[in-house]
Amino acid sequence: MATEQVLPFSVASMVEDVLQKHSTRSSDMGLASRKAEETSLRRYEAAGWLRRAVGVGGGKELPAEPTEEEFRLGLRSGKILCYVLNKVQPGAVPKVVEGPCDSLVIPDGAALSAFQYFENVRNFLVAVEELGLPTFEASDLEQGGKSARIVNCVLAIKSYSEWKEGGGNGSWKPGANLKAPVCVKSFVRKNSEPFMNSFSRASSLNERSLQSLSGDLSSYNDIGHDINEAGSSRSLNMLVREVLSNKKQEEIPIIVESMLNKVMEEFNRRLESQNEQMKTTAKDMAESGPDDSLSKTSSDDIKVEEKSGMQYKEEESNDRKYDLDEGSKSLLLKQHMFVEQQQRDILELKHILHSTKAGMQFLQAKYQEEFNNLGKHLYGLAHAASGYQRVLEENRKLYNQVQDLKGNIRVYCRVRPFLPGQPNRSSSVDHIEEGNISIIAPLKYSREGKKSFTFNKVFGPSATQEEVFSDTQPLIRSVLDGYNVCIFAYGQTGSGKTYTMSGPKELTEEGQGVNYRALGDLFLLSEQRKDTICYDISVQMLEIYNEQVKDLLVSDGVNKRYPSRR
Ligand SMILES: Nc1ncnc2c1ncn2[C@@H]1O[C@H](COP(=O)(O)OP(=O)(O)OP(=O)(O)O)[C@@H](O)[C@H]1O
Repeated sequence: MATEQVLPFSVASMVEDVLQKHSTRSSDMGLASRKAEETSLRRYEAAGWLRRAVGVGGGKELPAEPTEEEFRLGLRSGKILCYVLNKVQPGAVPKVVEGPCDSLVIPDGAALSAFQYFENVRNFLVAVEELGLPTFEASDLEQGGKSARIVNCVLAIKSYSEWKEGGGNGSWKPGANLKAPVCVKSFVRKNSEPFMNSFSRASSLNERSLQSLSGDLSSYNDIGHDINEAGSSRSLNMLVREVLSNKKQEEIPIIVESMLNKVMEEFNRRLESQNEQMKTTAKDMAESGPDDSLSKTSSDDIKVEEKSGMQYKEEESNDRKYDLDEGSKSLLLKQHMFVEQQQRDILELKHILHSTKAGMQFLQAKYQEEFNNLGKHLYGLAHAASGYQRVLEENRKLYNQVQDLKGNIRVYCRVRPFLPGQPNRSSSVDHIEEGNISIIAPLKYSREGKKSFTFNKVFGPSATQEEVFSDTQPLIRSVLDGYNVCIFAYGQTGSGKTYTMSGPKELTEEGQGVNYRALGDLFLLSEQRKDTICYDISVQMLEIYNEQVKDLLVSDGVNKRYPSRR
């Protein structure tokens, strides 16, 4: 039947799956642990040999004693398998696709290059099949729990390698450690059976081994025909033996019947799903039009078949029919591989989407947490700022209270030094203290011959401009806190009023008087407070002389006279 011949899954592997499930359920714990131990040892042997074969550097992706998962992940890219096979049989895999990051073990489910995976593993499986060694399915490297078949395949290559190293006499026979020595044909490539090797390997050994297993398993022979497809009957045989080993004679028919029912159920289920897939693919292909490359490949295959058909001239009509079947089978197989590839890509995309979604959720949660923390910080800062403002206000009040206590009206006295060129007569100043000055006075005005005056402070002839301003400076801050302040100089002509308020004619930084220094402080303080308070500063200069007020800052050269009030 054509449907049976193009089954994309191995019927044997399916039967094995069902039996393994049954075996797992029914066998006792001792048997299971022995089996697990044996499986592990075989896996270690396979891994060790692979590591030795590719060298220590090349085998870094594969631990010496790997778990089943590590073993599968290490071989998933197909590179190690291809390297080893090429070493055993040079040129078996013409091209090995390198991965982008050789040093990393690709985690399960990670987005492996589909091309790399497909090319390496497929080429390896085709080459192994051409050598007549037991193979496995590409999907065994994708999902866990199927490493036994991969181990089997590796050990078969090992055995084959040893046979070759020993001279390669006669035909190769599988080694003793090979659990499923399925294919015992000689290593001659048969071009007339591309892709169909596994289906046409009708090994009488399989049937014989199954028949000899139990007389009650006669119905098993019907399936045995299909089991030949993948050639793992020996492991099936073992499994059946394990399942039945500890059962009573009368229980066996019931168990066998239940197993067969399960096998048939699984078989029908897989067949149905495959048929559905085929229908969908065929429909898609019909909608998208004929694929040139597939048609070309198909015709190429037909040509190959025609060539091989020359060997059977007497059955020309049968050959033609066979070629057509082969062509359509090859086409269907390619379609199936294409669909499988698409499904793998979709799975990868789903996985990427899932991990991206998880990443986004993680970032969202992190940002949310950071925002919350920021909010808390801001709240704390606002609280501290309001506290700071309160303290500042308090400080201002206290400061101005101190200025008030010092006196709202302060009077200072400054004694001008003798000017250069001035006749150096004796000074009338007798004595100067902190706030007192004694002046020598004629006897007619004072009995003691001197008079004392008290001020807030008295500055002697040697006092600098800076010292004079330092007593006035605190009042400038009061101006910016909203207090009215007036500073003026009073005295007779030539006593030094202009010098004290503005400075000498040749103005230097040290010579700057009260006006310049007060304005300097005003600008400095307003700059310091610019983030909280905005100040407007303006200057006006007036002269009051002979009861007339003049604006000294007008630019037209004529002093503007303010109208005097009468
Ligand atoms: N403390 C001082 N040190 C050195 N020189 C001074 C001092 N005070 C005043 N003088 C000098 O004395 C001279 C007279 O001073 P100033 O012009 O300031 O007097 P005034 O009181 O403004 O006079 P007027 O009322 O006529 O304007 C100037 O040459 C000035 O440089």
